[in-house]
Amino acid sequence: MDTMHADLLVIGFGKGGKTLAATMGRAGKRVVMVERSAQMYGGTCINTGCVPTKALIHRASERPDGADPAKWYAESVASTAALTAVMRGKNFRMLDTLDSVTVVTGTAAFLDDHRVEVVAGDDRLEITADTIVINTGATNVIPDVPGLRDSAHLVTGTELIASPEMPGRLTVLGAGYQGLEFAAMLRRYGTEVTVLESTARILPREDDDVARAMRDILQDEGITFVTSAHVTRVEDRDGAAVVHYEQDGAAATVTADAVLAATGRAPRTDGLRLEAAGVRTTARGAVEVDEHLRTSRPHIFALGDVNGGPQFTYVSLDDHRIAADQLLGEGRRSTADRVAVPYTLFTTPPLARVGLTETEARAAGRSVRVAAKAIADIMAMPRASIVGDTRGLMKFVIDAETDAILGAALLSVDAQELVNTVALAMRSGTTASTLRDSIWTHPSSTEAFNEVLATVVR
Ligand SMILES: Cc1cc2nc3c(=O)[nH]c(=O)nc-3n(C[C@H](O)[C@H](O)[C@H](O)COP(=O)(O)OP(=O)(O)OC[C@H]3O[C@@H](n4cnc5c(N)ncnc54)[C@H](O)[C@@H]3O)c2cc1C
Ligand SMILES: NC(=O)c1ccc[n+]([C@@H]2O[C@H](COP(=O)([O-])OP(=O)(O)OC[C@H]3O[C@@H](n4cnc5c(N)ncnc54)[C@H](O)[C@@H]3O)[C@@H](O)[C@H]2O)c1
Repeated sequence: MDTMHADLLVIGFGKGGKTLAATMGRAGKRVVMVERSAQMYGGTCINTGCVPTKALIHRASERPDGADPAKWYAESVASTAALTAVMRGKNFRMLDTLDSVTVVTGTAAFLDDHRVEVVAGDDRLEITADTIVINTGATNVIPDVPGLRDSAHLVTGTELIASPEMPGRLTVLGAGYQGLEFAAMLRRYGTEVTVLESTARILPREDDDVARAMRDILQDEGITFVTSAHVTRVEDRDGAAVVHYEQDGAAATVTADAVLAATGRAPRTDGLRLEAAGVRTTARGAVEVDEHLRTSRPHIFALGDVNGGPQFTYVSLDDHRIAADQLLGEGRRSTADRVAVPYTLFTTPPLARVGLTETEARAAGRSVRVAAKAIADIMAMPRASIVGDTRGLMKFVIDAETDAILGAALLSVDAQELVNTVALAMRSGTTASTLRDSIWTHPSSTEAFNEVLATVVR
């Protein structure tokens, strides 16, 4: 077996790991990056996650008049694959062009707490390292429904976006991030979409009025929602999947060409042999880390989805800042520093959120004022009419005593950009009144803040 030594060994080409590898490589450290697949250089986000899904969502609304939906879908899948190939190449070169960094393609597993074995076909390589970073991401959970795993029609998002064939009928299990984004996107291409959600309503963590506004928009686009759905079994029949479910005790079925499992993503630790390194996992299967992202073996870090934190690319990126500060800096940065981390669900229009919901703020005993307005009623936001989408609402949750912004839900065109301004305001202690009375460009979406924040509705 060949052997190598590194100052830093990174397992998994994810956002946090690759950024840390580049930072450490530029600082002159000997770095080895191990990635199991050449198709995954750059990780989930650019290859199978954020980038391809958002590219497909964007193109769904761009279909030229009269174009055949299935043909447009196949073209969109092909152009998205071309885009991810370019990004994959750039990601590979970002590391490969650094003299002190080596990219190894193969699957890594621990031999002990300083030694890792990498297997690629018949080839085996042993790497010893002073510091090791686990950045192996997460995998889609397939719910334990009889017949589902054996169905020829079961797909994950990764498989769905790789196939040029647009499903005529799609059943989505789960109305979370993946479920709603894929449902909204495929409906726009022309697919008949049914979403089965096990809880009582979609977006169970959001306020009722926000979840209802989202459901109304997606239902108007033609998506069927079944909430409180208990999926009991799946059977393949006549070239399709028949999904059996119960709602309020009544049995029903929906027939689909594809059944998408969008019921969560679990940290990927299988095959890593963490026990050989003495690295502990949590009850939920994540690699256990402290606030500096060190595992139970302090020279081994875990970054990104695998450590059980919020599953977003920018959180993995921030994980890299914490690890870099431990390895090269003053060691002060920690996960406790994170305030007002925003997130966006990329439906059309998108729903962006930051901070507390109204329900959470009231449950926490805060004295709350709410400012909210439907986009169609906001006079000071002509941008929505200019781009032709006046659906949705903006809602701010404000501390009645201090005027601090506690949270916001922005279901609106440009929400994925707007939310970053609100998050910055929250982090810097900028009050709701300051945001209300600020000068914003025109015609923009941000100027809606002038009007929405002037309206304390209850
Ligand atoms: C469909 C979809 C859409 C998403 N959209 C968004 C979005 O819009 N915005 C957002 O912020 N987040 C989004 N996410 C979440 C985001 O993609 C993840 O949070 C992020 O990519 C996690 O990055 P990571 O650093 O944890 O590792 P990953 O990017 O997941 O990388 C892990 C890498 O490790 C490799 N690996 C695994 N095991 C081994 C091993 N034993 N040996 C060697 N290599 C191994 C894998 O092949 C993979 O390349 C989306 C996710 C999905 C699935
Ligand atoms: N735009 C983004 O930032 C983006 C996009 C996609 C994914 N992601 C990340 O990936 C993570 C995983 O996404 P996800 O949508 O798979 O998970 P999720 O946790 O967001 O949603 C899963 C949904 O499935 C439901 N569910 C669970 N079991 C079910 C069953 N048997 N039948 C029906 N419904 C069931 C849950 O109640 C929940 O509503 C997200 O939490 C997010 O962090 C982010």
